[in-house]
Amino acid sequence: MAERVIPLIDQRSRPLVVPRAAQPFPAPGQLVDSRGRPLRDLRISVTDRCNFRCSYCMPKEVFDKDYQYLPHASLLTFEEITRLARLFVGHGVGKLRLTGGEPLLRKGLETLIEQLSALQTLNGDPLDITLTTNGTLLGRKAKALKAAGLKRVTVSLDALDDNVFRRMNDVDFPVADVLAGIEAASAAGLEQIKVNMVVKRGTNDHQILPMARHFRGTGITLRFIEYMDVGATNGWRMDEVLPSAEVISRLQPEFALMPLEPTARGETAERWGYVGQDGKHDAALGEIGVISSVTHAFCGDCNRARLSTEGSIYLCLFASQGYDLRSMLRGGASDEHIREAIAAIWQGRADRYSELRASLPDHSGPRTARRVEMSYIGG
Ligand SMILES: Nc1nc2c(ncn2[C@@H]2O[C@H](COP(=O)(O)OP(=O)(O)OP(=O)(O)O)[C@@H](O)[C@H]2O)c(=O)[nH]1
Ligand SMILES: C[S@@+](CC[C@H](N)C(=O)[O-])C[C@H]1O[C@@H](n2cnc3c(N)ncnc32)[C@H](O)[C@@H]1O
Ligand code: SF4
Ligand code: SF4
Repeated sequence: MAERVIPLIDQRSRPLVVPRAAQPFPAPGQLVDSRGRPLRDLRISVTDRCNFRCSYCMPKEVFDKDYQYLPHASLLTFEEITRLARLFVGHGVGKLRLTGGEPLLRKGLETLIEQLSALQTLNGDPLDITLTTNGTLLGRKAKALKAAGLKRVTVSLDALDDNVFRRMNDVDFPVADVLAGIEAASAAGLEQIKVNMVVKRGTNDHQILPMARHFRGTGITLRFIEYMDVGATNGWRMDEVLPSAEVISRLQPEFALMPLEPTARGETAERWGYVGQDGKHDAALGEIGVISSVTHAFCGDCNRARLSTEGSIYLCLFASQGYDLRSMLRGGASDEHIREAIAAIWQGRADRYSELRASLPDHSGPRTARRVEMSYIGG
């Protein structure tokens, strides 16, 4: 098996060695960008609103003072989202992720999921419809979401301790209620539940082990995300990034872990399995993931486009500009015309922000115009 070694920023940590995916990339006939990357994944921001104020995403000082939420009329309607999603699926997209902002704040989201579930992929495989949420409304909505056709869910949770949670998310909400939301998702039959934990050195990194202990053996995959410099407001500093290699080296003394094969090209997380008594991966104990956008950029495999709340397409999480499809929709453009526009936009794509950042000595990121906020284009 071919292997790649993750370069380290923090030399105190051990190198990670993870297997390389074997699947062909791209498939023959697939729409590709200027770097040969296929379009597979569409992330749809259904609202720019959120009931949290995570310090790394929508810091209160900025979002409660300066930011104007979008007026309802400028949001894409469910019919407009579904029409665009159908055209993207026609270009080879097989995965739709609903996100935001907090997607469960968008009224009637189940109706959108029902409409999206009726779409047919090019190769006849079922469309993978998934959702990223902070979990606060999941307890109430999980059953209806599943019934509407949602397949999977990812819940963000940065700590088990209420005080640490408040420091990360700047909200008074009990962790127990997010955990209850996760349980409701599981009871409703949502599959492959994942938990995303953004790690900020000095704020919640001491929660890495308690989180791993909590989710080990539950069937839920916990993923540690390196804190990123997305948007223009979160005051990102490299010294608050805890490299994934260090996450693994903090877990290793307590848990034996082994690298696992990726399930698909373009996967953001590197997978690590808990090792059982026989020295092999014990599926009952499950796995964890690390998402190393800062210390090990994965732009080379990036197959994701983002549809903003207002209907613009963004080609990178760190983009400053999008391509306005809403005016085409509302201006009466035909499907064929929009399909061609999407193809031209994707074919011209050359983005690789995280790779460029990694090549700069201070990891300060390439100088660009003001970057769009993550809540607007969807995380
Ligand atoms: N730099 C960068 N980070 C990303 C990108 N996509 C996702 N991420 C980060 O990875 C996190 C996890 O994304 P998810 O949507 O939960 O995971 P995923 O790997 O895309 O989806 P599945 O594995 O299919 O569940 C996001 O919240 C971001 O922080 C990307 O294209 N670029
Ligand atoms: C923008 S949120 C939108 C969905 C939903 N509100 C939630 O929090 O799950 C999507 C994901 O982006 C992640 N995220 C936001 N800001 C980030 C940052 N600066 N670095 C890394 N991940 C970030 C969040 O932790 C979350 O898992
Ligand atoms: S990460 Fe999600 S929950 Fe936190 S502020 Fe951003 S959109 Fe809201
Ligand atoms: S930085 Fe941009 S190009 Fe690189 S993986 Fe993230 S979204 Fe894709």
